[in-house]
Amino acid sequence: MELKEHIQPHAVLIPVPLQGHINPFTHLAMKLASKGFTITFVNTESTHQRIAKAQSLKDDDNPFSHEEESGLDIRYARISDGFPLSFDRRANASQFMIGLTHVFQAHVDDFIENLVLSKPNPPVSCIITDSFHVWGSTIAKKYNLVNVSFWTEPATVLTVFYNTDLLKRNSHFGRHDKYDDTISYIPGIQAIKPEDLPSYCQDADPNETKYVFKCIEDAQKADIVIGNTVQELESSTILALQEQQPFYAIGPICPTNFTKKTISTNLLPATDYTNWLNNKQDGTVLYISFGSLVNLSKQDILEIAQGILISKVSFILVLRHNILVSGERNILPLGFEEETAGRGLVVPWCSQLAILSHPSVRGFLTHCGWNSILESIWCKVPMVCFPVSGDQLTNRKLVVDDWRIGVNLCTRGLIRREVVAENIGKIMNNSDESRENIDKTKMILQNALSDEGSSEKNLNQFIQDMKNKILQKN
Ligand SMILES: O=c1ccn([C@@H]2O[C@H](COP(=O)(O)OP(=O)(O)O[C@H]3O[C@H](CO)[C@@H](O)[C@H](O)[C@H]3O)[C@@H](O)[C@H]2O)c(=O)[nH]1
Repeated sequence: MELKEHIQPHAVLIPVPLQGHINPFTHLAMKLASKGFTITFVNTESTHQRIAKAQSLKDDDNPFSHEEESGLDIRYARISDGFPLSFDRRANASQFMIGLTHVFQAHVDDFIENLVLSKPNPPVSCIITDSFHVWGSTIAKKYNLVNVSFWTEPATVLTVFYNTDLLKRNSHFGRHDKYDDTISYIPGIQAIKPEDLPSYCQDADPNETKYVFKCIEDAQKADIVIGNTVQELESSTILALQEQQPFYAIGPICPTNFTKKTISTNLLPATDYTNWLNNKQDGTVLYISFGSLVNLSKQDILEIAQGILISKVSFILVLRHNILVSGERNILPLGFEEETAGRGLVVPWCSQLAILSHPSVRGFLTHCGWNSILESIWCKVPMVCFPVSGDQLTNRKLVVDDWRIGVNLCTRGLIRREVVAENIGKIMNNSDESRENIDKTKMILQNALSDEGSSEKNLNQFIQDMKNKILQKN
């Protein structure tokens, strides 16, 4: 009989092909490999081509080669997402989403079948899919694999999704006229306002909403869910989730040691701005970025830019070339770059962690993507919150109302330049409690990762649980 201790798990990891998902998946791969797992990491061919182009890799280079050399068993594979490489996935997002629902699964199925037939050593025992895929349970069942779902957002958001029936019963789902209510009936969530629910519970695009809830339905069938969060940050919510399904908080899953060279997962070329930052005084620079995905309106960008001008702060502003749906690039107020020359930089992409961890950076105006929030806490940089969609609305509540490590720019209304300047001032001039609180919150994250910390213990517990499940399947 095989003993649990002798099992060497081989997990296939498949992220959603978006920057905010590839990043935590990559670091999860390294975490698990350093615990003795064999990992097969699967990128779509299109993602691989973008990474290779952004980082001047050769087509057949393995982005994990440095990790492999240091003894981690991380194998790398590329599969088609079902669309030709020339297809513009971003401009045709709805079509792409339909493809991810119906066609991608066939490519994954084909890949796993061939992998299993090739009899790798050790044999594949588990699949860790992004909770934003719709097919994890089907594939796991077909190949008798342990089905692990990786949730890349806070536990609070998953809990809300798991309780949409309650929201519907109380007429708080979709468009309604009860925005003044406080919702206090979701298990594990003491109180949340309707406007702080993820946009998929409010007024998001119906096709996107349908996709998200199809994913959630599938995630509920997983043997185990692992979350990029920390027990102490969301303890009551996590306890409530654990009543429904094995859930392990193992975060933060992001680079935490900046002295060590780490794998780059950028899909866009990232210039290093350290020299520019070195010429700025400590604690004087505001970093502004809206992540890799959301679109903003031209009006919002103009008001934010005007707010920056009024505040007179030094800054790095990331404006992706596709930040507007129209793709228009000439979007800053006339004379903005001349007026801010020397004190400001506008860039299309950067290495965010290199900026956040620089001593000159004091504040982060963010769209509240979950990775950005964790990275900002890790670097002890308080936030000015400008959530746009999805989980970001709920993430803002956690940052501003619950943990008090940031201020609000606005809650999905029109933003005004004076309010932008005022809130930048609060964060940059230390005139609120967020600096003190973020030091404490960073400690929570750091402790969680220590040998006796909750995330380390949860990770070990997850591995034991998984090995038991592998044994049961053999
Ligand atoms: O110039 C930049 C801007 C961003 N980043 C990195 O890109 C990632 C962005 O992730 P995130 O902050 O989570 O934002 P999104 O790209 O918008 O992520 C999507 O995925 C997240 C995780 O599921 C969700 O929380 C978000 O709402 C969703 O939009 C982070 O690791 C950043 O460090 C860079 O390296 N350079």
